[in-house]
Amino acid sequence: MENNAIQVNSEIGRLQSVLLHRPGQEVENITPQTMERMLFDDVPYQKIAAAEHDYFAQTLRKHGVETVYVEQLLEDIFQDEQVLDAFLTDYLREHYYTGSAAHDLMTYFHTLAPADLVATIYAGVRRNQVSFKRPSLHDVAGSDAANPFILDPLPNAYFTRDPQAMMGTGLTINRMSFAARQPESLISQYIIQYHPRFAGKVDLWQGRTGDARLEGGDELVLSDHVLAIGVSQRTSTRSIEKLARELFTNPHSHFDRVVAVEIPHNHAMMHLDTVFTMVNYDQFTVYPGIMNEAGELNINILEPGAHGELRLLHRTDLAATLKEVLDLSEIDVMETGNGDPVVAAREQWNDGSNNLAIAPGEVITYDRNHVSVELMRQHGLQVYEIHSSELSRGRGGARCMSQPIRRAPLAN
Ligand SMILES: NC(=[NH2+])NCCC[C@H](N)C(=O)O
Repeated sequence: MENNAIQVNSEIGRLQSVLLHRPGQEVENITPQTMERMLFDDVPYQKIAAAEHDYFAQTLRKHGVETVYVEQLLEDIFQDEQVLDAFLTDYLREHYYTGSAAHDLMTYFHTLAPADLVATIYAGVRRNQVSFKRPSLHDVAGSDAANPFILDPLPNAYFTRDPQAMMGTGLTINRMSFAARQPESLISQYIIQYHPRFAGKVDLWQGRTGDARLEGGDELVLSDHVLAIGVSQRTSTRSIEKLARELFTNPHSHFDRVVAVEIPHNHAMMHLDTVFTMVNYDQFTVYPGIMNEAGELNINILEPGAHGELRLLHRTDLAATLKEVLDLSEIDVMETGNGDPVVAAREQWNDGSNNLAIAPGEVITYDRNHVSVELMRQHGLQVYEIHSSELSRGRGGARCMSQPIRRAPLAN
């Protein structure tokens, strides 16, 4: 049977289906003390965040995109008691709960109705929600004992782009860099393995076990042959090489080039898509702060070598490299903030470089980055603005909040 549940062969082909997660209680289960560890820069107001997210989802649906909610898929697969128990066992084991403590937590989860159970996995579990027959040492001493949560919330779950990345007919299920996000890709793994929408109908290019860190915000599908992957705070060079080897040899993959783009390793630019997005056949947005004074950065093109090895071609000019790998004679690179360094830094911080193309030349982006919005309009793009007061506090924009499952093929 053909694997056809996923069809993503570009960043820009008309978007048909997308994975989303509506921010729930989890975004209010962070405090000034935990927000740094939770990868947030502020404490969001859930009611407004959810309303803003609903507006984003409506904008997608209005343009014919099917919106699929991860939390719904999770609830669906939990109908099967064995799948539920297997998930909970893995989830608890990854939080170092085994034996009697895991048993008590399992018992607690089983008292919840399916929708509440899913909401609780996202929201986290507080110490006073469960009574342990025998406490574990980490519940009574040390830093874990001081945490009001025995299972942490997943406030980053609305950034559905990161725990997995869909490309071609398959996906990578990612080993996340920080503990705060690791359970998110366990959820992806279970959905892909057990949901009838995906089970047995996708190619798995790379799984989440092993030590190769990779996150979807770094994985861009420039064409049906070329990926760009960020060498970033979250994605290691080893995992890029591992993925390239798989894609170059797996008969189901048609990717034969990976462009590894090194970006600064810091929280404001944690992924390549926070500084660079493709929005049309020949149009891109880029944050100029990723380049040195000479306008250069460290780029390596990976190609299959003659004897199964990887060949590296070093480059320093982003625009020239894009022309080379996409076979374009001219391209239009729009700079976040339109040349003003103060605006550029401010708008990059609020994801002005993180645009989601829903068709060639049609993008969804945050309204607050008004200089970049105006610039894109001047360059002929159709821009759909979405509200962004609360959603932006998590440092991710429209691309981060969406995982394309299907895009229409591009007319060549
Ligand atoms: N694709 C993206 N750029 N995602 C943004 C993720 C932001 C999230 N707070 C994190 O630090 O992980």
